[in-house]
Order: sequence, then structure tokens, then C-alpha cells
Amino acid sequence: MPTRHGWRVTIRLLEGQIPEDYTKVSERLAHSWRVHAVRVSSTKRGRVTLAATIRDPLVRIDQLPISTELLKVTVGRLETGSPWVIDFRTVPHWLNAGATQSGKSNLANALIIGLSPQPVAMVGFDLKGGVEFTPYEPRLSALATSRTECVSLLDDLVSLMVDRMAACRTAGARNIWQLSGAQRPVPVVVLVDELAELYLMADKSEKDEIAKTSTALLRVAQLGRAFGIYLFCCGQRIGSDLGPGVTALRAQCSGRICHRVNDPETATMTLGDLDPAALVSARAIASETPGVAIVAGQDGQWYRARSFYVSEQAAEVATRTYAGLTPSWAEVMAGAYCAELSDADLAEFLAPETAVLEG
Ligand SMILES: Nc1ncnc2c1ncn2[C@@H]1O[C@H](COP(=O)(O)OP(=O)(O)OP(=O)(O)O)[C@@H](O)[C@H]1O
Repeated sequence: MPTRHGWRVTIRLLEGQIPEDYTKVSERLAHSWRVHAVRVSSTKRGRVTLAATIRDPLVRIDQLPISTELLKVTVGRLETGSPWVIDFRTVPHWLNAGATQSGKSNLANALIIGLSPQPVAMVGFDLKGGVEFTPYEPRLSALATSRTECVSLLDDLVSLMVDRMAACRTAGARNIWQLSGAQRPVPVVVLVDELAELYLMADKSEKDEIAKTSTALLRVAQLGRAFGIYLFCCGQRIGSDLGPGVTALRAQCSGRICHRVNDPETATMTLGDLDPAALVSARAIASETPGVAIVAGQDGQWYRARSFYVSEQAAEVATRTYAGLTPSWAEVMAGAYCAELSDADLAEFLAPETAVLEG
């Protein structure tokens, strides 16, 4: 079957064969077929599909499309030519790993642009002194840039979750999406820049605060999904040496994105429980292609993907353009409601705003 970037062939397995027999030789197949890559998948027992891509389709990716569905943002393109979508309602928590200059912030920018016109609250944790997120403050409901602020913001998030839990229990709902529109609280997307900074101890006096941060973040990850609190955590290094909190947090983040990394441990921590070929592919990402990443999530498969190029200026413009949609943190804590919108209504709601941005 010809595809947009190559072809696909489905093969019936012989007695005793398994898909891994093909995965093991996919690199050899790519060389003998003289193509960029061969990916193996198996969606039906007894069959494997080999997808060949002739040339790397991720060489140049631009033009971020407008996102019109609630909590869903198209951030780039997969190697298959399909859109790369981050949908918090399907996969609530994400780890975004990558060495310096690998494209982590670019991806966060794409996400911020996509979420800015939506009726959601965004909050930032930026222990790099706020240099990454301060420019986006007009669209952030809260921003923590010091350890004390992080502890206090996480405390707020935990108590927000507890309030929402009580509201759901009273209404007999399992999650906020089962509440009626007028009762449904605004979804909160939590953006963390440099996860390691939250766990690293400069001196012993920080021990208690770090322990509190770690516990609160883990609670948000464990229970946030049902109560409309979603995580997007970026980090250069995600290793078990940062403490048990990181390993536990990782287990809660089913969305995994691994850009080019410097140490194999970060790749293993990010993608370790996937197919070993994903790790090999992550290690092969070249520094000349920032934004290329191995992505796992929505459908349980892994893909090579690249984010759309998004300048910091474009993200700043979006955050200023939609500053009027930012609920204050006090409003969110007081139970600000998500406008009574279905996804279809939301698409309509976004249309005029979209025209402004395009104009
Ligand atoms: N998808 C992409 N396409 C083209 N260029 C990109 C892409 N993603 C990132 N870049 C470029 O690569 C460079 C590094 O990107 P970015 O700042 O996002 O990396 P980073 O991982 O956040 O680095 P740091 O940890 O140092 O902040 C930037 O100049 C950016 O413009």
C-alpha cells in the first residue's frame, strides 16, 4: 500500500514467529530497501505491518494549526505524516525530556499557543528564576519562581483538588466532566519547567520543602485527571537519583516525550517501558534537528515526531492576545466555572478569535 511518505506492507506471520523477529531486523530492512526507516507494528494477532518511510518527513515542519477542541493541541507532525496531538483528556500527564537546545521549550510554546484561546487556566512552575515562563504571565493564572512559592502553589493545587473531589461526591459524579456545565470547574494545566530543579537540594534547610513539593506533585498526578488538573513536566534530566518522588511521578505520567538527551538514563527513564527500538531511535536524534522527539501516549505506540517551530515571540503574542481569558488564581481557587461549552460550541467560540490571531 503506498502511503504519503513511502509504503506499508502487511505480512502473515509463519508458525512460531513473533513481531519482535521483524523489529530486530527493521534496521537491516531499511538498509536493504534503501529507505529512511522501517517501523514494525502488529495490531492483529498473526500479522505484522512494516511501514517504510523513504525520506525523513520531519526535516521541515512549520505552521502551527489552530487548536479548536478543549484541552487538545496539535503540536507537530508524526513521522507517519499524521498530526502529533497532545490531548489532555485522553492522556492527562506528560513528561517532556530533552538536553539543552533539544526543543523542549519550543514544544511548551506550541502548547501554550494552542491552549491560550481555550477556556482553561494555566499555571507555571519555573525554578530557573522565572526566565522561561515570565514572558507568558499575561495568560498564566499563577506562576511560582521560588521554592517557597512552589510549595504554596502546590498546596493550593492539592486543596483545589480536594474541593473538586467534594463537589463531585456531592453531585454523585466520578469526575468533573460528569458535572453539569454550570458546575464544571475550569480545567487547570500545570506547566513545569525543569523538573529536576524541584527536587535538587542546595542545602539541608530545603529538605522539608522538597519533600512537601514531591508529595504534593505526586498527589496531583495521582488524582488530578478526574478533577481537571493536568501536568506537563519538562526536564533535561529525569533520573532516579533525583529521589523516589521522581520515579513515582514518572509512573503516573503516561504521556512520554523524549527529545535528544545527553545521558542514556534519561532516555530509559522517559521511554524505558516501551519497545527497546524506541530507545535506540531516541539515542539517534541528531543535534541538528531540534524539536525531533520520540513520543508515546495516546494509542500505546511510539512514534518519531517533530514539533512545529514556534518562536518565543509568537507565544508571547498569543498570551497577550488572550490575556482577557485568564482567570485570576483567586477565581480558580474560589471555584471559577468552565463556561458552559460543549466541544462543538467551543469550536464556534474560537472561530472569531482565530481570525484575530491569523489577521
Ligand atoms: N521543531 C523545531 N523546528 C525547528 N527549530 C526548532 C524546533 N524546536 C526547537 N527549535 C530550535 O532549537 C533551539 C533550541 O530549542 P529550545 O529552546 O526549545 O530548546 P530547549 O530544549 O528548551 O533548550 P534549553 O533547555 O536550553 O532551554 C531554538 O533555537 C529553537 O528555535
